Amino acid sequence: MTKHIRIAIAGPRGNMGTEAVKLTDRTEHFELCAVIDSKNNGSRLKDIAGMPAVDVPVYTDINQCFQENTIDVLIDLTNPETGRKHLEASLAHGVSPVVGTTGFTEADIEKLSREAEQKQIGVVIAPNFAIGAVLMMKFAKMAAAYMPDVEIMEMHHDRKLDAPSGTAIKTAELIKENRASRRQGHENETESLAGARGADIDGMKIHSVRLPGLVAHQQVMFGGAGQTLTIKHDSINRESFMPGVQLAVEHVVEHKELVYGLENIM
Ligand SMILES: NC(=O)C1=CN([C@@H]2O[C@H](COP(=O)(O)OP(=O)(O)OC[C@H]3O[C@@H](n4cnc5c(N)ncnc54)[C@H](O)[C@@H]3O)[C@@H](O)[C@H]2O)C=CC1
Ligand SMILES: O=C(O)C1=N[C@H](C(=O)O)C[C@H](O)C1
Repeated sequence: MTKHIRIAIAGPRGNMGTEAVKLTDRTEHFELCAVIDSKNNGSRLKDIAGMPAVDVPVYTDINQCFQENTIDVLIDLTNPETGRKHLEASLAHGVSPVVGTTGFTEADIEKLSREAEQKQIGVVIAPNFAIGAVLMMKFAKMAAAYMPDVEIMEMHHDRKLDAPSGTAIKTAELIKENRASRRQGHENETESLAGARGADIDGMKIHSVRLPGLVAHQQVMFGGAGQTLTIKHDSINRESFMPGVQLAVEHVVEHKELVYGLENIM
């Protein structure tokens, strides 16, 4: 029998949060019990303009939400500052977090991993829930063993707060596991305009584009003598992320450690 999972969503009015509310509404074994918003404390979600007709309480204080409701999983889709507070509250209340929020540091993830292990609570942090994006990262990791010169171009909507994207950072981390550290480009190259060559992770350059009209896109471009290889993924809407969110929620209630990256549970 499929396990019934009681869920709270933080950031329900956001691009991703709204899709996550719809996911919980249409998934039989998911029950949305409450949402955590930056405002609207004490209202019902269905009474907020533009929200699906789902009748659950709205809290601005996550601790109060956890005290007044029995929650198995928190889905956090906010920003790193809020996400850090929500993770802390979740672990304190024995609630398993599924975190799509990007912008956490390596140090944040290491600290959370230790806490999850100590408390024996499942946590999933996934910089990208789109299955195609995870495949792009996996293929890029494979290619790096044969074509180690690589640059990453990530392109997003202009309301995105963090740069580079969580996906670009995770891609670089995976590539790093599969190639020797190297400095790319000309050994004497200079920038006459700061930032012209992009950000740098282990010699890999990352370029961030922000434009209205875009959703979430990334190209990983490899170069070798006389050839290039480009691996590209496009999310054309936020529904693309929901099968991954569902997978993470179903995984997190069955495990007792932190997983960073959907590729580890697919
Ligand atoms: N892992 C993945 O596959 C994906 C991750 N993201 C990440 O998810 C996060 C959210 O993205 P979007 O939905 O596009 O952003 P958004 O700006 O549309 O939504 C963020 C929501 O968080 C809410 N919020 C802010 N402070 C809050 C607080 N203290 N308590 C409760 N809610 C609060 C805001 O009111 C807003 O509704 C970002 O970090 C983004 O990078 C976005 C898309 C896919
Ligand atoms: O903010 C977004 O939109 C996205 N954020 C994630 C990231 O930073 O990688 C995932 C996806 O790219 C969409």
